[in-house]
Amino acid sequence: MQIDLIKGHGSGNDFLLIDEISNAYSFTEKERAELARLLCNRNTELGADGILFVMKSQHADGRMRVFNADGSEASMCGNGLRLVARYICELYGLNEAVIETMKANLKVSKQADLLQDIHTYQVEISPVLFELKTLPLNLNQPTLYNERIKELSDELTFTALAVPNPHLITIVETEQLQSDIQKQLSEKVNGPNELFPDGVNVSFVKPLQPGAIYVRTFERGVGFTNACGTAMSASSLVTCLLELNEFEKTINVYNNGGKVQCVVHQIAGEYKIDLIGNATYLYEAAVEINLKGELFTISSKKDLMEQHSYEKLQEVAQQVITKTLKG
Ligand SMILES: N[C@@H](CCC[C@H](N)C(=O)O)C(=O)O
Repeated sequence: MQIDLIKGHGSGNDFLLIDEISNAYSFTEKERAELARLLCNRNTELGADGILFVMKSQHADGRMRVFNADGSEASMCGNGLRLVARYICELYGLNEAVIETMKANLKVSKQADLLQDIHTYQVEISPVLFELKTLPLNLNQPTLYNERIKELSDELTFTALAVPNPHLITIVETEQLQSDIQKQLSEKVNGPNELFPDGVNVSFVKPLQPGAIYVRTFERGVGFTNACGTAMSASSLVTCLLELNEFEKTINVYNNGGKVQCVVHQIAGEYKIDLIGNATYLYEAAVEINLKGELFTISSKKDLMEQHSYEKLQEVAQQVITKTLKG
């Protein structure tokens, strides 16, 4: 089969976007998973954290399905949704749209460029669920809010929430970021284990100053990524609940791929988060794929010349991270 795709990123969390609206592809479920494993493999010429399938929707302007690099399907993807938001808005000439995701129809909108020539989009992160059965997390209690999990660590305290993909968040000191605790703990909860039978995205969060945090995430189905949009949103909410940040105020969220902004809303006892950041295209490519042989070749590739503008934001973000984390 031949597929046209766009490679893009949100905060360096990179995806292959496949348009099933304008192209008459018809993938089976098995093929979607196989495509993700084959094309996202970092040892190939493409490589990515996941695939975004952009589809028609009966109820919204478009629909997103996201597959992790290991072929598993995720219910949500914040950085990926910004890319899909851009794609749908540009396809139909819109400034705002509604995108159907696995568990919710979410509002997205075009925003002023974060920095010159950086395409910027805001996406809604909701619903937010704290019931452990929604992740699922098998503990004998209904929720987990800033508490220890004895099987995981004697020193760290965790909050568990689904937005609606599952997240485990802990606030840490610089030394804990520098140690390999996050890797060990994340591999444990993402391998065969009784606590998190479906795995979980694990974020270490370091408050930098009021209104600014650093987040590093080990993503379920991928491993460490430059950034995870839903994780940064969930982390922002947790810092508001812990009174390290304020509801309704912009939080700058630094990550290894750059920076995004989050605003956490509390409306009638429910939470929702605005995630604002780049939607940068790297290149478009046509790919000839032999799924049975687990092979593909790239028949054409065109650089979309957007990364240079993004690198300026990345430089500034790196300076902040280096100054505040490394002293
Ligand atoms: N990077 C994404 C989240 C992708 C899905 C995640 N790995 C999962 O399995 O839940 C984001 O930006 O939110």
